[in-house]
Amino acid sequence: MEGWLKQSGATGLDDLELADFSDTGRGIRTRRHFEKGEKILTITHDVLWTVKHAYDDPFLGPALLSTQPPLSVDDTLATYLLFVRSRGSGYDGPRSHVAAMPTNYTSTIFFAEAELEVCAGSSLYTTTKQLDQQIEADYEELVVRLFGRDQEIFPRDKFTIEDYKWALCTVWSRAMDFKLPNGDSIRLLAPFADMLNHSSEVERCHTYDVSSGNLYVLAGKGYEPGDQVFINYGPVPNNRLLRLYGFVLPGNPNDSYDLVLATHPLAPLFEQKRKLLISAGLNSTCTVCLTRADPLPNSVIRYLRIQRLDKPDLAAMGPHPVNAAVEKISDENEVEILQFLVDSISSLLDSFGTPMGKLEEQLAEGFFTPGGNAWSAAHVSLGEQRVLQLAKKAAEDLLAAVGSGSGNKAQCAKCQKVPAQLMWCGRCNGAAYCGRACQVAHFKEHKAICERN
Ligand SMILES: C[S@@+](CC[C@H](N)C(=O)[O-])C[C@H]1O[C@@H](n2cnc3c(N)ncnc32)[C@H](O)[C@@H]1O
Repeated sequence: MEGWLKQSGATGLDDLELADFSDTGRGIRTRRHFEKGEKILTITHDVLWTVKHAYDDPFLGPALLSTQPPLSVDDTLATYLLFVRSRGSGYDGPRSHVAAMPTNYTSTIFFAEAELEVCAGSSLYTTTKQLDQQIEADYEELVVRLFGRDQEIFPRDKFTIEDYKWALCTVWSRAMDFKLPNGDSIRLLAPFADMLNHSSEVERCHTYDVSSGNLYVLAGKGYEPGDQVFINYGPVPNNRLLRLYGFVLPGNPNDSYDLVLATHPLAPLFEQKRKLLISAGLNSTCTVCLTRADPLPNSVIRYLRIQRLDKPDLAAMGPHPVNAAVEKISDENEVEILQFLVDSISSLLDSFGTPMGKLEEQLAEGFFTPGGNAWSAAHVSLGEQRVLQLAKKAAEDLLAAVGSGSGNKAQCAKCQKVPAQLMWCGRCNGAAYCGRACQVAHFKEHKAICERN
């Protein structure tokens, strides 16, 4: 693979080598000193795996082009990988890259039932079960739309569902994403650069240069000969790390819980509430990410305020309500939704197969083999339960504030504190803040609603 890359104009390979590390597995080691910020590696445009490269292939491209609507980015890249892997001749360079990729993965879609059960109750557990079904359905569809059409290009025995799952996991765990100046994004696989492991101790140091189409890796910190070189995959929580990359970081500060909020279409006043939810930047079914930094985002409260509206509340709002549920509707509504929230989070916590305390004990006692699937699942469950505990505490505090009367006053839309004086959004007058810092921090969330009002 290195010979092919050098021929294509890659630079930096002579100062780097593949090596096995006890904590991260295979990765890249430096052979010399690097200053932070120094360019370590260039992988040229020609050898990258992108959707465009797949479409430009003289055999695969026409088959992809005739498939309408086009495949998703991940399916295109997965198909491209399987196509190259299946070729008996030609494609020597890309095939040497595929040959260097792992043959199996530890994403949760490959977990045995007993391993997945360790995180029963977590959002990862649910997502994995849904994903299993989704992958099967997607594969069936791909067979009808593409794989089943041309045995020359898609030999059946090289495009099985197991092959498809391998290719998807390859894309999930090795692809890099970049935002382009025009607002589009690009997802690509870069040979050799995809051997770099993740560390949150380095800043993001891999870039895609739009003018050359090349991928660059800079030193995210100073390195001495023999050090492992890292890149940063981003602030990814353990549930996502395990699902996509097959590993976890114990005590991950980015841990989160994906809370699904849904209203049944047959629920009373559904249509009116759906419109209000949309005007508040939400949807009748939406997933809100609860994090350690923000365990109870405003969107959850706003959703529940709307969900709990009754006929008189809706009538009082008039025909064109603006700023739906930015503020509490009434004390009764607020107490109801907060109590409902506390109860719901408690039941979510009760539904975990193994409670937090027990998991902490098991992990401390070495009950799970460190690094194994069950151990990783235990860390995900622990991380999600910790976030839910924080969310429950935040809901209880808000409930207590409403009960004590301080909840009667308008709250800061970001931190939910009730300061002596609030400053209102000058544009829509629909959100109030305790200060400039909260207003700036809330801007991304507020922007969509502000522009609509
Ligand atoms: C982009 S690849 C990196 C190269 C990979 N180790 C290999 O041998 O091909 C991403 C995969 O590396 C592993 N990995 C990356 N960073 C890791 C870390 N900090 N701890 C454990 N495994 C890691 C995971 O298996 C992940 O799916």
